[in-house]
Amino acid sequence: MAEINKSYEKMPGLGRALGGSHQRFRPHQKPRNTKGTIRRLLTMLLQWRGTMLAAVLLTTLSSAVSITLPLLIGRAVNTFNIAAGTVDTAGLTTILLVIAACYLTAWATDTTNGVVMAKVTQKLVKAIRTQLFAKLQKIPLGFFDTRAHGDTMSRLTNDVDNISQTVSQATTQLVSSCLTITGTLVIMLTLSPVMTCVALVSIPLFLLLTRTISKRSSGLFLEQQRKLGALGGIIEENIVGLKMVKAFNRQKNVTAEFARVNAELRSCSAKAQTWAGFLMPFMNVINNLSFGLIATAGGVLSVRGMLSVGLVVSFLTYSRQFGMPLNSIAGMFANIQSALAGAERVFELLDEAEEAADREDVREITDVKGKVEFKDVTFSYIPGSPVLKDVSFTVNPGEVVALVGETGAGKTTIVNLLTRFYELDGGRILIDDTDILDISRETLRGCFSVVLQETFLFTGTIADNIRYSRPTATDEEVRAAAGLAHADDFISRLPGGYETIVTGSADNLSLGQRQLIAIARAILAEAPILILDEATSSVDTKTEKEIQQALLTLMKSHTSFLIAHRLSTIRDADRIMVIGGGEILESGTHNALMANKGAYYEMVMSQLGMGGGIGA
Ligand SMILES: Nc1ncnc2c1ncn2[C@@H]1O[C@H](COP(=O)(O)OP(=O)(O)OP(=O)(O)O)[C@@H](O)[C@H]1O
Repeated sequence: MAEINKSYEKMPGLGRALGGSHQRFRPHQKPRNTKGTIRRLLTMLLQWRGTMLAAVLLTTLSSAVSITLPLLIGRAVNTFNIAAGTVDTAGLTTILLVIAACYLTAWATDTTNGVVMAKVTQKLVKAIRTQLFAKLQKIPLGFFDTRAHGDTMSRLTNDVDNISQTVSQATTQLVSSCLTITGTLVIMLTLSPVMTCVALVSIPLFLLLTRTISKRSSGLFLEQQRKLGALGGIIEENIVGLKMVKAFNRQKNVTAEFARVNAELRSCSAKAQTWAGFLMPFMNVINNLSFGLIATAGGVLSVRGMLSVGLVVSFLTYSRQFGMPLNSIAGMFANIQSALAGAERVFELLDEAEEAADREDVREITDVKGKVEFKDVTFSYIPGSPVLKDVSFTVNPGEVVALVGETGAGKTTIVNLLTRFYELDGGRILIDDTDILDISRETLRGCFSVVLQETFLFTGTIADNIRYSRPTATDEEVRAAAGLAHADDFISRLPGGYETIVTGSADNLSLGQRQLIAIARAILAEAPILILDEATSSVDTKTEKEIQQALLTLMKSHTSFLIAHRLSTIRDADRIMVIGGGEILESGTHNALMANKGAYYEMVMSQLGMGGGIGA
């Protein structure tokens, strides 16, 4: 278990393996690409170029005001003639009014800018979330086999939040810093090129420092976001698997595991923050040293009569102003890095390969009869380990075919391929003589009423869950479907009836009841091919038989695939196919296969031995 726990981050989907699903190990380490990430964020922001332009103009105005203010303050001081003991009152008043107007303008522009940027940022975040969610719908199912849902959720929540918190602040700040630096530099050069060179001595130091620190901390921030994702995975899996945790008394272990990843998160967050935090104090030291250097150089130059004392003082003020934006960038450094790490994880998900698009000449198939043909189908989840090898069979419209075989034989895989949840390695699958690759995915999936092994109910009412397969169905149709699925009785007895709210885990219903709702949902779909994958495994045998009878009558003119371990439930199928070793071992009616005394006979006998009551 310790080994299992340690692999949460390496194989984030492991929790599902504990629940019985099958996983593929695919670590998703990618080189960090800060420049590319910034470029992509900016490209996205440029969707709102008009608003961004307004924000830049407002920032320019605000920066211009802040660059001008020291000059005005200097002028205000000059209205005092200290030697003569006089004040130019009119001049002072004008300048003070202009200064007040400048402050007012700065306030108005900054406030408006804040509002504008908040709107753009939220639009950006909404766009990213929408793209991410849409992407989730297009990513092949195999992607989710290898990742913890918590990590994917963390990308949609924590990472996106991280971007939103920083983008609005940082973009304005960066633009304003660039403008202030440029403006101040121009004024400084005008005042004294020599002194400007002295002031710029600190810049290479600043760049070196930022580069060194960013090299250290950016990796740590990415790690921090990954650990946050891993922690999300643990939380999600432990909530879903809470009963297992309690049943096997693993509370201490999972708490210890949580504490371990939490401690790792704390450690790398602390390291990342510490490294990022070094920048600000270092910057202060560099700025103060630079200030001292400017003062010394200015003093020397003024003693030699090359510069007036007043100019040195102005210069010192501007050199402070020059350092300020650098300091503010240093102050935001940690946030920016953390947001970039989040953005990188978001883009990583957005860049995941999507399900192969439908071919251009795909067809919409209507009026499906239900003929299903597998022709030399080969498939593997993991390259090199084929699950199905050259499997061929034909099922005629209206035929009821049962797929049986040992656990892990490949029965569900046949369903997965038929519904095109996964793509074939070789061979073809045809429905009504048309290759499924030539059928649009939407109409293809509309061909099936599927009840999968893992019943999933969405948060909502029972009626909504049944109606999920056909949203336009009336209440009567929903009830009729529930009636056929033998679900109407228990639903009607619930205090809330069809309006009872169920959740994803639907713990307020028994497993069998959930299966009945799923069957009602499949019946309501009224699709031409019915697939029941262990659909009634949690229902009592009597009800199971009744449901099957009802379904088979309903589906009389259509094709049905039944997968069941309880062989008693499939003996009336038109054909039973035994899957094993990636192949179809035998195929025929119950009686024919029993007479054959092959794999099916063995299975029946072993179930009889266990009291399966199949009635050979
Ligand atoms: N998503 C997956 N990734 C990797 N391997 C998988 C995946 N799903 C199934 N497999 C593997 O493919 C094989 C066939 O699995 P499948 O689910 O089709 O078996 P099954 O016959 O339906 O079993 P069961 O009776 O337990 O439902 C198994 O060996 C399984 O480990």
